[in-house]
Amino acid sequence: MSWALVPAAGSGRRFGGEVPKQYLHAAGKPLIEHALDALLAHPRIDGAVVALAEGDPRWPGWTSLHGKPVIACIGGGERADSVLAALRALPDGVADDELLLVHDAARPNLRGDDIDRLIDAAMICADGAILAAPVRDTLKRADAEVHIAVTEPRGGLWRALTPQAFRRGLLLRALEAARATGAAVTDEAMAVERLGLHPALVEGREDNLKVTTPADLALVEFLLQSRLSS
Ligand SMILES: Nc1ccn([C@@H]2O[C@H](COP(=O)(O)OP(=O)(O)OP(=O)(O)O)[C@@H](O)[C@H]2O)c(=O)n1
Ligand SMILES: C[C@](O)(CO)[C@H](O)COP(=O)(O)O
Repeated sequence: MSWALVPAAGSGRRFGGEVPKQYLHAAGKPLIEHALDALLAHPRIDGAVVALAEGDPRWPGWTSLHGKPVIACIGGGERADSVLAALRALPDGVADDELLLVHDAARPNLRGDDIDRLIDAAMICADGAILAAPVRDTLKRADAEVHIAVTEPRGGLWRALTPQAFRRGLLLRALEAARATGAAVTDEAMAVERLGLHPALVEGREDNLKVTTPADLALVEFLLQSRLSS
C-alpha cells in the first residue's frame, strides 16, 4: 500500500491574486480538494499528509476523506522543504519500503488509471517512477532579447508531472541529501537522480496539468466540468 504527500504551502506568486491557487475553485471545489479526492478515492492509497503554509487560514481542517486519514503539517520555504516536512509527519508504522506518492495540490485533474500505472511501475523499479509526458512541441532557447537563439533537440525529452512515487526510505535519503548540500530540486525525481539513480518515466495524461497561471485555471475548469457531465 502507499501514502500520498501533498505539498500545498505555496503562495501562487505566478498566478497572482490574494488567494493561494490551491484554494481557488474549479467545478465547484477548491483545487486541493480535487487533488485529495483523486488520491484518496484510489484503493491503493491509505492516507495523505498535506503540507500547509504556516497559519493557513483556508485549510478546511479535514482529518479524513473517503474514510482515510488526512494529516496536516507545516510546509517550508521551497516545495522540497514542504515535501520533506510531509514525509516527516507520516504516522508511525509506515515502513521504509512503503511507496509514497508526492502530488501537487495544484494538479486537480489526476485520474485513477494514471495512479494505478504509476504504482505498478514504482513497485517494479526500485529507483521509483514518475508520471511524465513526452515533449511534442519544437523547443526554442531564447537569447537576451527573447529571440530564438537555437532550437533544442527534443528527442528523449519528457515533461515531469506528479504524482512521483518513491519508497519512503529512498525519498527521505534523497531529500535530506539535497537539503544538506543546498541543492535546489524542483521535483522529487531530481533529488533521487542526484543519488545516481534513474527513476522510471510513466506516460501520464497531458490533461493532468498544474495550475500556475490564470489561463491554466480556465482550462482546468473546462476539463473538470467535462468530467462531471460525462
Ligand atoms: N514552499 C512551497 C512551494 C510550493 N508548494 C506547493 O508545491 C506545488 C507546486 O508548486 P508551484 O506550482 O510552484 O506553487 P507555488 O509555489 O504556489 O507557485 P509560485 O511558484 O507561482 O509561487 C503547489 O501545490 C504548491 O502549493 C509547497 O508546498 N511549498
Ligand atoms: C513537481 C513539478 O510539478 C513537476 O513538473 C514541478 O517541478 C513543480 O514546479 P513548481 O515551479 O514548484 O510549480
